[in-house]
Amino acid sequence: MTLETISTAKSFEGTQGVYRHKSEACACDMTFAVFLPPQAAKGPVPVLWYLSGLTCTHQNVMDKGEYRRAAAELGIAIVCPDTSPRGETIADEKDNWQFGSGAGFYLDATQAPYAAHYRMATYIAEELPALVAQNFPVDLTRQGIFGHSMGGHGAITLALKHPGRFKSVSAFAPIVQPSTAGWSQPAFEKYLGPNEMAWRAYDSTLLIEDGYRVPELLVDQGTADGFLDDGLRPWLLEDACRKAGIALTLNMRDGYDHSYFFISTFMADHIGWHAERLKG
Ligand SMILES: N[C@@H](CCC(=O)N[C@@H](CS)C(=O)NCC(=O)O)C(=O)O
Repeated sequence: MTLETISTAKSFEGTQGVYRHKSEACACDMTFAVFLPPQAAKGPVPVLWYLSGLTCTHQNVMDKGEYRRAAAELGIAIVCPDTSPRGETIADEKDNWQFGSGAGFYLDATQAPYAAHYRMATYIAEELPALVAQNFPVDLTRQGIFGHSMGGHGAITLALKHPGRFKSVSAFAPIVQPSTAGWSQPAFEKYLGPNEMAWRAYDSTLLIEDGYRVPELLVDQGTADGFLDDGLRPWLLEDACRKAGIALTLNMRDGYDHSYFFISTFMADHIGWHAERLKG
């Protein structure tokens, strides 16, 4: 698996890089960002995966997430993947920001024509970790995962489905029940087909209902988030976690919206929370 370096820049004594590779899972070129803290010069460091939301590439959080100071201080690598396969020949709905390009929903599509490329679950869980481990000084026995909105959904579902892999999981404004939310249910139907049983495998609250567990979960959610009531609905996660005995810390942040102004405000809190759980 060869990796092409698109850019590197020194930042907070570490290195912010952007890389491209040919993905087998998604059958196209994929781009991702890696921040290596200064501690990586001395040996493998823990790694935190950040999954972005709808319409994003690897770049939104890299430009606006403000994660580097905390990651450098705490000695954690941050990997920021793209949110979908991309390319002129890849099935897409160009005018629909909730489906196709930028909206891979961290699942493996089963329906034609999407199944050929939209395989973000395998990409994030299998292919990218192997590639990152091969090319960067990271310690895969110390992994955490977090994300925003669609990426919060991705982080929580991946942590639930890979017990033991991630020592910590958190989210900013996650889509907690994508199989019923207006902005994700149509995508689930197109990617996974009309049988709603197949959707459960990619729905945090339903996975918890089906017995999947993480020991604990940190969620931050802005009260002025325009997507709160019909898209995000953290109370559904609260209910599922209470019934399952999962220790959920849900911080409702007064007046914050859905944007990177919100995410960047609480980014260092989340990285610190992960760092506590990723200690050697
Ligand atoms: N494009 C949508 C908004 C989509 C949106 O808010 N996306 C979030 C993730 S769900 C995001 O991070 N956008 C990119 C950014 O803010 O840089 C709209 O116009 O309403």
